[in-house]
Amino acid sequence: MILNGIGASNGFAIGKVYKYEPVKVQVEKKQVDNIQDEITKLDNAIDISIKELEAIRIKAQEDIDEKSAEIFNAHIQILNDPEFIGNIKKNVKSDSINADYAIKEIADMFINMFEAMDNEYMKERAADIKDVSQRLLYHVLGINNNGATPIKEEVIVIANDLTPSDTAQFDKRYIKGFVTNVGGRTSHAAIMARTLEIPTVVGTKTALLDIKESDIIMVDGFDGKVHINPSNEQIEEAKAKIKMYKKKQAIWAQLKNTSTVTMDNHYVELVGNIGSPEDVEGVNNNGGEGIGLYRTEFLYMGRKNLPTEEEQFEAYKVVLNNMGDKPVVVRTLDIGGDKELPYMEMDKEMNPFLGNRAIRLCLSKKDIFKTQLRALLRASVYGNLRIMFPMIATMDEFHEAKDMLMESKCELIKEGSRVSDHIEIGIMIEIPAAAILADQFAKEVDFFSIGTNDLIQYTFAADRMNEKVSYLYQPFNPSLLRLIKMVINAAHKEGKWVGMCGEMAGEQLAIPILIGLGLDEFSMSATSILQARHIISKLNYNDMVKLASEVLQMTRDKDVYNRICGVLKEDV
Ligand SMILES: C=C(OP(=O)(O)O)C(=O)O
Ligand SMILES: [Mg+2]
Repeated sequence: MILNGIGASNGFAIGKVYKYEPVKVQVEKKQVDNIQDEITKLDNAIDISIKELEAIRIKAQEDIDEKSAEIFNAHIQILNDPEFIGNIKKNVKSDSINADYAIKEIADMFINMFEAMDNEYMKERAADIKDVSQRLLYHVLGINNNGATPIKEEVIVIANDLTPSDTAQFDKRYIKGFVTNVGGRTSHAAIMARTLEIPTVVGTKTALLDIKESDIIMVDGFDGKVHINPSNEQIEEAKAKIKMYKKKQAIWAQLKNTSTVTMDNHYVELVGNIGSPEDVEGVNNNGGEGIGLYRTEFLYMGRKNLPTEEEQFEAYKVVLNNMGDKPVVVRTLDIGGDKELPYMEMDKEMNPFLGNRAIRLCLSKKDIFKTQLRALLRASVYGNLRIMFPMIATMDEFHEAKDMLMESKCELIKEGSRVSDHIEIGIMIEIPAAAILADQFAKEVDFFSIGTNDLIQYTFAADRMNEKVSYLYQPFNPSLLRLIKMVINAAHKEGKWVGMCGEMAGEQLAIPILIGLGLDEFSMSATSILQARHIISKLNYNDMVKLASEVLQMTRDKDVYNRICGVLKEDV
């Protein structure tokens, strides 16, 4: 059986299935009449959990190694620990409260205590208690959940959806592929999968239903297909495709240290998108000429509290240092939409992508924004920093953000800190209002970077996370191309440069049009850079200018798409 979805990260993976189906548990404090009932529930849950852990331990010993099996022994020990369990029981009895609340109370106390210790071993113990208490909670509440089982062997993860925090929490050593029911190519989990080079298919609609735990599956991240129990023939076909892809990669690799020019010497800048300082290596290894988008929000995820100014300063400094004098566009915090922070109170919104997101949230939580701006300014002396504000819709928002930046700069200088005088300040163009007013914005900013993931969702009013409307993700639609053209013309008129950091910039078929429209900078996943450079090296700029003006007059995305297919030669 073959499931069709959207190829979100290139590559093939064959392997066992891990169904990730976390159940969100809400624990509330309740007064109970029958304390003994709660104690019995707790004792039963401990018994079941220990039995489960024994089984996992034996499996880990057989399938993986002794060291992995040890982890589950540690978990069993926690469930036998008189201090841990004794305290839970004590709270149930003394406060006449429900067992689930007491578990959470005591687990949180131990977790916080261990996490605060400056000792890796103790921090791991906090993670163990988190896992065990989650397992215990599920059993006390009678919830059947396997999302709590940590992954300890190589698997392909199947999920309904993956949030960026889900994706971040997996141990990458064991993840061979991702398959989801929902989501599109531009969901943040898909973007993270590309950065991690993990083959991924999203939007299959029925993967969780159709794939069984006992199946072996093959993920084709190129064509967006998932083969359930593939035949030998299908596996051979995949191997041939991988071989072909590797050959192409070897050709592209020859361009690693060259600049990005068309056949007739039109130069553009090819840079990478990153989500963390660790991703810089990938950009450098793939011949990136800089960073065109550092999504700083990932610095705020996978933790319990906001990163301090010092922590942020260190992260930005590492990125700038490792890029030498190459430009680094750091985007200020873009939280909201599909990116939540568990520790930050955010109101439930009907339309989170249209809600309090990115610059809107930063301007409403000024202390958080200020901390980031100060950290960025302090780091600016370590490299070639460009600061970019996301989701700008109005000139007032830009002014307010820039004023705060300038105010922070003055403060820092007064405090005796050094700040670079050569920081370019730009905005993302991802809201149609800003694209339409680009001529005015161009007078005030140093650069634009077009965020097509959002610009497309807002132009077509189509949620980028919803596969039912994914047909409206139309980067080739002349309406979008005209918007892009408007932005580029407006910027060039004021002598400013325009980049693109949405996924469209790295799509092979979009590149010829974008060259023809006059885009100056292309920012993409590190793994797409060399292929893009190869494509550009085969194009003639003047021909692309003609091609772009031709497609701007077309009516449908399909017409443009078909026209472009004829332009790209087989060898790219
Ligand atoms: C690059 C973009 O920002 P993000 O994907 O992080 O929303 C975009 O919207 O195109
Ligand atoms: Mg965006």
